[in-house]
Amino acid sequence: MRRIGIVDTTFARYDMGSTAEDELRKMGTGFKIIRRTVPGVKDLPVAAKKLIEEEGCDIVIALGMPGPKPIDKQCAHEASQGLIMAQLLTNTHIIEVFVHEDEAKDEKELAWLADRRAREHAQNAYWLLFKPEKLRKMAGTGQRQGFEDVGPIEGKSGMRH
Ligand SMILES: Cc1nc2c(=O)[nH]c(=O)nc-2n(C[C@H](O)[C@H](O)[C@H](O)CO)c1C
Repeated sequence: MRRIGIVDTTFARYDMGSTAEDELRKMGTGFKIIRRTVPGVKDLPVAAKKLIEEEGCDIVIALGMPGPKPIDKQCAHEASQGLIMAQLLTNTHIIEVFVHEDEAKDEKELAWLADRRAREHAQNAYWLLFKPEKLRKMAGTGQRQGFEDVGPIEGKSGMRH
């Protein structure tokens, strides 16, 4: 049975891990979910790598909420680099789901955004693992996770493959 890892943080102000788990369970069956929680975003890379190498996860969803201060942004950037490194070291996708606290105008919108982004990236992870052709069909369509999709722009060729 395929295994999907979910790792989230206690720093986050919304339970994005449980949201991602709920969305995955709506998507289908035939996989096992393995959950871990770490203090903050910089702790996500090693937790994700351990989920892949020690728990046999085929894909991992890593969720975190960088705060609004410059030091938080720096931490988030460092965490991102760690997540990319962990992906390259393990040859396995780790879907980074970061919701920056200052992306939303108030707490209500932040909760809505965290929920939507966690769900839409859980769908991406499911499709990457089980239905890659679904993503292939969505190539170049301006998808966004959380806020509205921006849609495609017209090109010279008008080709769609
Ligand atoms: C400054 C800071 N900002 C954030 C943040 O915005 N979001 C977050 O999830 N974690 C933050 N942390 C904590 C670090 O990611 C990490 O948990 C600690 O440095 C312990 O390794 C720190 C230290």
